Amino acid sequence: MAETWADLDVPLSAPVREALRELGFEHATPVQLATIPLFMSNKDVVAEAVTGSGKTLAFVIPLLEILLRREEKLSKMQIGAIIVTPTRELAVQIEEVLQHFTRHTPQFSQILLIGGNNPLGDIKKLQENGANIVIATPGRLEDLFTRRKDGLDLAGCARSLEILVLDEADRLLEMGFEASINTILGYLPKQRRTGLFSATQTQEVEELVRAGLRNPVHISVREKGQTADCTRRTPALLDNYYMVCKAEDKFNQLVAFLKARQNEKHLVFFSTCACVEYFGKALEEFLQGTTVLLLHGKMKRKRNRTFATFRKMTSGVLVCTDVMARGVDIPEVHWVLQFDPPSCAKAFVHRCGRTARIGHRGCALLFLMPMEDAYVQFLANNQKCPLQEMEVQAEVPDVLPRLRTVALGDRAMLDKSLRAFVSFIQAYNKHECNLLFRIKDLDFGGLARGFALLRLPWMPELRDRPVPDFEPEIMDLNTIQYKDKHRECQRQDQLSEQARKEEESRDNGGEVEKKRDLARIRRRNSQNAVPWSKQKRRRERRKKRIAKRTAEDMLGLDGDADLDELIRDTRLLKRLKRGKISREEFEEQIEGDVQSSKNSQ
Ligand SMILES: Nc1ncnc2c1ncn2[C@@H]1O[C@H](COP(=O)(O)OP(=O)(O)OP(=O)(O)O)[C@@H](O)[C@H]1O
Repeated sequence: MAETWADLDVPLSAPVREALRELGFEHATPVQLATIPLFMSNKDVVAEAVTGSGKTLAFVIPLLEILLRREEKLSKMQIGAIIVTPTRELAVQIEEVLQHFTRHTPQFSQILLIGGNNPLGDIKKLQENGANIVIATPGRLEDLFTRRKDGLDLAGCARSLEILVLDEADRLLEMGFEASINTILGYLPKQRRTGLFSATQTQEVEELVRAGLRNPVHISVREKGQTADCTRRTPALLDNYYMVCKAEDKFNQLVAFLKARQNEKHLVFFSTCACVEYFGKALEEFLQGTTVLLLHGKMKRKRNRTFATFRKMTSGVLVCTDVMARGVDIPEVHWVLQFDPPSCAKAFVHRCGRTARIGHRGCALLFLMPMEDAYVQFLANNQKCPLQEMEVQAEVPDVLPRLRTVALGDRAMLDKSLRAFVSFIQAYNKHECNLLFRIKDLDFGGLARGFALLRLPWMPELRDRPVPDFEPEIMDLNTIQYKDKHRECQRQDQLSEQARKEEESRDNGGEVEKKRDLARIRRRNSQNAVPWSKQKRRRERRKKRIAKRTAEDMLGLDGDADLDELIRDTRLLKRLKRGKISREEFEEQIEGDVQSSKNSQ
């Protein structure tokens, strides 16, 4: 019989029990049963349990119980607890879960400190309302701790801190967040309880020590039905598949797969933001009648709204990057599709874990190219993630010609396809398992066809690499216009400016040629007037001037007397060539210039 909250070794307070009743959570999950008593009894905990197993309440409940049990009540400006999590979406989600509880504990105020809005707004809120419980992303929290001006002393507020929670701790302790986390930890009192939570927990002792844990209790909750020796890192109710298909077939397979399941809800992971932008737009084209949403880390305003919208949908597709891989709790995701393998094996576990949560069934499918199939064994060994093979779908329609037509009709799609391809190759190069995912093994022609490219992009990885089996469009791609009239006008202006500059540089090239003519004319005319040594010095001076001028031209600096001289000489030569002035007049004026430039030196 599943354990009820009353079976916990420690009694829960009335407000917490009331909140659980409202949520309809009659039973505690295993990780909650294991963690809550320990965290409440002054222990530092390192908790690991599969995705979707209730880790959020495993720290929210003890956090509140500890604050409720304080002898000295927290004043408005005293921070009693801080929860740090890697992404805004996760912080928003945790704040919402916490609100279910703090509406029953009005004595505690909470605040969300995340990027994407003006930090001065956060400072104002903190100064006016204070905060007893902070939910934050690392960058913004670090910023607010380190700010001295603006009259905020967050470190002072945190002197009363009792609990620090690092959610998705292994991610927070990885490179990329290390500096922010170290800075934040430097501002916190050592006397506190610290809890680390993740489905792929760090076991590195030095990382635990760095996070300030003193003899922590390790909690590792295995999936039901798994014998002790056979650990499994994904939920028991997750059916996990992989499909091996050629680079040029992957998108066709994805479209056919989604078309066959349009009344369900799916997440589709890509490796880069540019791929999300491109293939997300492409899926909109082919999945008529299905809502396709895009979400990635480079989005500014729409990110929160898109996340909130998708959570409420009962069917549709969210095309995303790994910003959605960890922690986000989206009800009823039927399939998690990984169009590209993640950059690291742990991300694989988290991506799959967006489905099959808290006792629901779910399915995941990883697309692999033939030369990537060793990844299946790697996942089984390294991440304890056994995968079943799914055959490629037979006779799927080839949508790539239509995708190329979309790019032929809108330059924005052409740009997206090239950016997506370049970003994919660059991301591929940085894969953690670079022994399994090697650039040199990539079928560039098949990939280019699979991206429905009209031409190959200019990029270093292709510089000395022929791609004979890719047929570029045999048209001038410059004739492809943006559908967006404003953008097309801008492009036309840039093209005209570019043409003018090319004309000018051709003239300038002619200028240098003309200049040489001038020098020859001068030398001939003044052959006996200037001794050879002087001629040589003049040549040296002229070389230096042209070299200096070229540098300034390259630097785009305004011209100086020499440049003016070159321009004047050019004009004179043009007038000579057009017969506007005689050779004598020309040479007089040129000589005059030489004379005047000599005077000015
Ligand atoms: N005791 C419970 N009874 C029923 N449902 C619960 C219980 N605890 C949590 N849940 C629900 O289970 C879902 C998953 O919870 P949560 O997001 O905390 O999982 P998690 O372990 O943090 O997952 P991840 O590793 O992906 O972050 C949520 O929808 C949550 O509301």
